[in-house]
Amino acid sequence: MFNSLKCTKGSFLCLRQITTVANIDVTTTPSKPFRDVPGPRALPVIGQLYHFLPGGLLYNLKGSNLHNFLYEKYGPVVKMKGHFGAKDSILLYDPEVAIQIYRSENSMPIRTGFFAAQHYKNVIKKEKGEERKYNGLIFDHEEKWRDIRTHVNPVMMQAKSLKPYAEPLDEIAQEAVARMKCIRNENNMIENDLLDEFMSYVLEFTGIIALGRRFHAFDANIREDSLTRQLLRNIHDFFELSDKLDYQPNLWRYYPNKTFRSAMKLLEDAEKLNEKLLQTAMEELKTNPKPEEKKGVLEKLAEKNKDVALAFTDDLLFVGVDTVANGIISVLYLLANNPDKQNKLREEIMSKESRRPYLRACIKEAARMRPVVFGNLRLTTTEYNVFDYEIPKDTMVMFCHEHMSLREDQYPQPNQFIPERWLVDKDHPLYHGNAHPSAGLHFGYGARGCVGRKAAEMEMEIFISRIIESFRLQWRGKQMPVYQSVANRNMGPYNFIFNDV
Ligand code: HEM
Repeated sequence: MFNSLKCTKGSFLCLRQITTVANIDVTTTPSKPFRDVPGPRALPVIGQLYHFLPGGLLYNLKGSNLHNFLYEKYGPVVKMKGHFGAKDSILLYDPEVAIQIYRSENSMPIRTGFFAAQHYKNVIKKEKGEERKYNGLIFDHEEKWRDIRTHVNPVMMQAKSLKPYAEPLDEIAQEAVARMKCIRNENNMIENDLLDEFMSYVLEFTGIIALGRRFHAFDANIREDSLTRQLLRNIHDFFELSDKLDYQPNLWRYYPNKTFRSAMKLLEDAEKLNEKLLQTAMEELKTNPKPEEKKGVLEKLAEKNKDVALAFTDDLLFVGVDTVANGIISVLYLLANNPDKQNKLREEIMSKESRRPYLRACIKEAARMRPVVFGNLRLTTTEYNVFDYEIPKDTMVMFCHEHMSLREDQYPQPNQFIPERWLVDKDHPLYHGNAHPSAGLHFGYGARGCVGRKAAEMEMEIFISRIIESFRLQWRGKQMPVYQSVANRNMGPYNFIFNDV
């Protein structure tokens, strides 16, 4: 039985039709096998790697440029062969087919990724007899994932559960701005690595939401061997090692090389540290009980189910800090390069109105242009007929939302920062609702969508408001590059000028 997702004309060249008329016909069997899905030619073991060498088809193509090339050359469905033991994957550039697959997945969709970390949690720990009941939302699947999600959704996905944190977060934002003023040089630029700097502010936000406590992450006197510094190092190293092992070609599936061993050590240390963090918080809570509204989400979870709380500590720290810090930098960068939009936003913030639609529109527009993650992954739980090609069950499909949301057929003037498109009426040519609803799913989709979305949006809104109220941002020099990996990373030099308002 196949889920058939195809253009009625049966050709992937009729793109406009594909995005509007693709349909599901579960009775149709595809006429073309998986091996015929178009994509760069592959060799045994090394897959398509040789195309990236000098003179190769994909040489020097990275990030968006690579995806533009693949889409133009092969169409909306492209096969990439796995190298060095990794699975083959499908890149999908069609929003209608994407939504059809998302919707056809069962009630427990599987999102793969973080393969080396999954290996540590599910293989190495099992061999040592140290397996935990739960590993976390980003590592667990099926029933285990559902158990955690059932507990976590009510504390993370409802705006009212997060509301009590707004005031303490705003205090942190004001302290962060004060620090930014202090560390500016004579040209009003910040010479520290801005991503690291912002990660320390976001860790502070996370401390409040997770445990109702401060980590003092940007306290000038904090010691290098402190728990806070170790947490920051772990978050940083987790992404760096995941990039090397999961994103770059690496032979770890054949033998445990040095990078792999470092990653396993990092995961072991991080688990111990996170466990200690939660343990200490729970002991403090016993001796000094807090009112419900002052408790962090981990404390609330731990009172109901300690195993879930422990697993979610890893989630919060591994994917809740770097993502928000990168998201904030993207918004600031686009505002610095669009002073008229920045002024308009400042007017809204200075008006002290509690509703800030323009701020929200700026954040959405930045997510469209410079999303924190390039796309969403699923391991299919059934087989599909996609444009008449067979896509078997257990295939890795990457829904390339960054590419979709930067396409002219979805958002007119896609490379212009136009927050207004999120605010104008239906009859306006820039109206965002003219794009396919799945073109810009930058927080994912459905049951497996980002559980931290509300927290992330709250942190971003509060911090960006304080920054725009305090600084007139400028950008000097070349564009800020993005490094595409397990998550997108804004790369330095961070040539912001933070002039006082
Ligand atoms: C701007 C910030 C963020 C962005 C753009 C973002 C984006 C995403 C995306 C695209 C996914 C995959 C969704 C899917 O596969 O359908 C995801 C999953 C997840 N995110 Fe976020 N995220 C952000 C911040 C956060 C924060 C602050 C937290 C923690 C509080 C968090 C925790 C998670 C978790 C635990 C998952 C896995 C959910 C599951 O599998 O059930 N994220 N996020």
